[in-house]
Amino acid sequence: MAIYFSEPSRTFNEYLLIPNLTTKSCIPANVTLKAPLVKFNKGETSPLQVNIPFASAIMQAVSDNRMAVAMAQCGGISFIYGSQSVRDQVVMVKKVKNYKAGFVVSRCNLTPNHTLQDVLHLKEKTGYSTIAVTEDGTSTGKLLGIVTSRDYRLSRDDRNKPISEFMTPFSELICGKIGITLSDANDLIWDHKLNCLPIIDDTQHLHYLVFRKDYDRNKENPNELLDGNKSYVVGAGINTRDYEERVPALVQAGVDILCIDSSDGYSEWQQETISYIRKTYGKEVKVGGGNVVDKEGFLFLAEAGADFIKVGIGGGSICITREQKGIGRGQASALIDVAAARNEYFEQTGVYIPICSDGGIVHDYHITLALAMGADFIMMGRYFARFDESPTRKLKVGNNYVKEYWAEGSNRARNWQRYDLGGEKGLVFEEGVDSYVPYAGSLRENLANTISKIKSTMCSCGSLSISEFHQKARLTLISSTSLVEGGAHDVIVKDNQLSGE
Ligand SMILES: NC(=O)C1=CN([C@@H]2O[C@H](COP(=O)(O)OP(=O)(O)OC[C@H]3O[C@@H](n4cnc5c(N)ncnc54)[C@H](O)[C@@H]3O)[C@@H](O)[C@H]2O)C=CC1
Ligand SMILES: O=c1[nH]c(=O)c2[nH+]cn([C@@H]3O[C@H](COP(=O)(O)O)[C@@H](O)[C@H]3O)c2[nH]1
Ligand SMILES: [K+]
Repeated sequence: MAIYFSEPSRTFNEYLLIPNLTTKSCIPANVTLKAPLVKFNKGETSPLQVNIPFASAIMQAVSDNRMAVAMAQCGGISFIYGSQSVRDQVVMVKKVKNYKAGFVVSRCNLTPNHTLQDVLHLKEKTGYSTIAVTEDGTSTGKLLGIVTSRDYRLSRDDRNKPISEFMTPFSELICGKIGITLSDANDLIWDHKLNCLPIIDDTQHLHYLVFRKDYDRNKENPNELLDGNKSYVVGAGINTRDYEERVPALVQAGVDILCIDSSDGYSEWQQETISYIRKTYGKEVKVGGGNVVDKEGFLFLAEAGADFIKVGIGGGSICITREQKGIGRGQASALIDVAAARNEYFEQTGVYIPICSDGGIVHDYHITLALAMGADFIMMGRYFARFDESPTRKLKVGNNYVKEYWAEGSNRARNWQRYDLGGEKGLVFEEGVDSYVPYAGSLRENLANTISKIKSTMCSCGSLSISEFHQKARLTLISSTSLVEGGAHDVIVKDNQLSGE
């Protein structure tokens, strides 16, 4: 006979936190949101951690290299979508790993034989006014000089004048040597009142330019998530089919962590995928599995060797899996169950496996609830899709700006296979929708707002860290009538300021 769960499937909306004692030292400035990404032994710390417990979803409409850089700058992590060819995904991972905060590869380059006219053309085309003059006109050629707007006078100078006659020649340039730290580069910039510092090697070849303004931006990212080489940390989604090809290519590109991307992680496909990674790379390559929604699924992936386990089936904003396939579980119930299994597993084995709550976050406080319920970090799609940094188009619909957001199980996302892998012609059925989300501005500003709410609630609950919050949080189920009490009620609200996030 079928087995019935005694409890109904519950969602975040059905829970609230009960405050604990807030001591005087329990202030938002003292709260840390650092969280483990991969498993670790009792008494040790996780070898890979995030500074804020946020991951952007493994989706075409959310996580490309641009989002990944922005996320790492804020202290979180992106998993670059796997629903693209191995080659394209590798290019994205490399772009993140090669992104040197503050060090930029010169975008405008000419040779000394080009003319003032060429300078003006390039400036017009790119919008940049600093031009590197190299022997071969490439961004890595031998550096012979620099041209900026201060080097010519349009009212007087002949447009056919060669650059060699008006550039600041190499002999008069202040340069940094490759390997210099950003802060030393900045000292040179200040000491010599420069706007731009070229970074060269022993053979005078150009590697980077450091601009005064970029250094300031770098200082704005105190939380940024860097690896041992000071490159941004980045993850990537993989699947249970082409892993023998995809995983080595991603590892070669320098990816920091992988995640098997599937609606259903309780499968021999995932076991085989993880086992391939362990056989090939031992513990060195980190891989998460999922998604699961109960203890059995968790234990299966824990035994298979997953470094973290992702929780959630059908709760995403664009998901129609529950309607299409009839599988899934309320996200809160799934998380509570898996967190209990994780804790039990930790007690029995001394191995702590982080869990990630994936999908279904509607309000900022849902993130806080997910953390309270035992999640180590939170994966979101809709939340991030709304920002400037997401890869999709921004459009005006009626009077509002929106951004496109489509599900990975939609025809739109799955189409890539038709062209790149020669896969099946079409989908039997779709498991997600193509949609718009309201445009919300920049990632940085929105995250700051969300984080301040989370920290404030954690203080109300007497917790200075996520692990303390896991121990101390007290939650209550709410009735449908108290749900009404929770919003503005029995008043006429003047505008809609109270109804949004
Ligand atoms: N979190 C969620 O609730 C959901 C997420 N999604 C997203 O949609 C995308 C597609 O998800 P899925 O359809 O679950 O993809 P999937 O590739 O994991 O599974 C699709 C089907 O292929 C089978 N399969 C997997 N590996 C195989 C192999 N090596 N050989 C033969 N058959 C194999 C699976 O059993 C399943 O029937 C993912 O990005 C996923 O995250 C889709 C639905 C729900
Ligand atoms: O049922 C589904 N059909 C789909 O086609 C689909 N695509 C993505 N996802 C999952 O949704 C998560 C993002 O959810 P949110 O937008 O709510 O943050 C993601 O992180 C995924 O887990 C899907 N679920
Ligand atoms: K299954």
